[in-house]
Amino acid sequence: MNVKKIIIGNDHGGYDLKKVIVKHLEQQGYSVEDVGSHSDAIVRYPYYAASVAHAVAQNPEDNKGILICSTGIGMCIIANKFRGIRAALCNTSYQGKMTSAHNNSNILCLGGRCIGAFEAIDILDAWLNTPYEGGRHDISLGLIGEAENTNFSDEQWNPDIPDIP
Ligand SMILES: O=C(CO)[C@H](O)[C@H](O)[C@H](O)COP(=O)(O)O
Repeated sequence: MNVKKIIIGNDHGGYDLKKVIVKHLEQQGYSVEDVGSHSDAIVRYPYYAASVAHAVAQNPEDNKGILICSTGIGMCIIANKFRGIRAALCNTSYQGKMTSAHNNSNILCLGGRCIGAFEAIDILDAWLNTPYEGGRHDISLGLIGEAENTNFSDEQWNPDIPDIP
C-alpha cells in the first residue's frame, strides 16, 4: 500500500457509513484521520469536504481522502474546487477501479443514503487496490491540470480538439 494516510470526512448523511469504512480501513492496516462529523446531528458538508481536500492537496504523494454525505455529490463538488484534487463519486466497484486506473483520483466520494455498506467496501477496496495506469491517461490529467490553472473570469479554456486517441 503506497498511501500513508487516509483522511475521511462526512456529514450527517454519511455518518453511519463512515463508521463502517473507518473500521474496515483500520482492519486493513491503514492509518486513518477522521475529521468528523462525529454524530448524526445535522451539519454542513462543505466544511468537511474542504478539510479533507485541503489535507490531501497539501500532501498528495502520501494522502488520500474519503468523503461521505447523503449522495456524495455535494462533497464531490466542493472537493474538486481544490487545486490538485481529483475527487470521484462512485456507486459501483467498476467505477472505483476505473477512477484509480484512469483518473488517478485522490478522493473517493460515497453516498451514505445511496449504497449499502458491503457495496461501499467493494468500491473502496477496488479504488485503493487498483494502480494508476499512466500512459495515455497522463495526457488527460495534464489537460485537467491546465484547466484548473486557467482563470475562467479572464479567459476561456476552449482548446481545439486534436485528432489523437
Ligand atoms: O448529500 C448531500 C449533499 O450532496 C448532503 O448529505 C446533504 O446534507 C443533503 O443535501 C441532505 O440534506 P438534509 O439536511 O439531510 O436534508
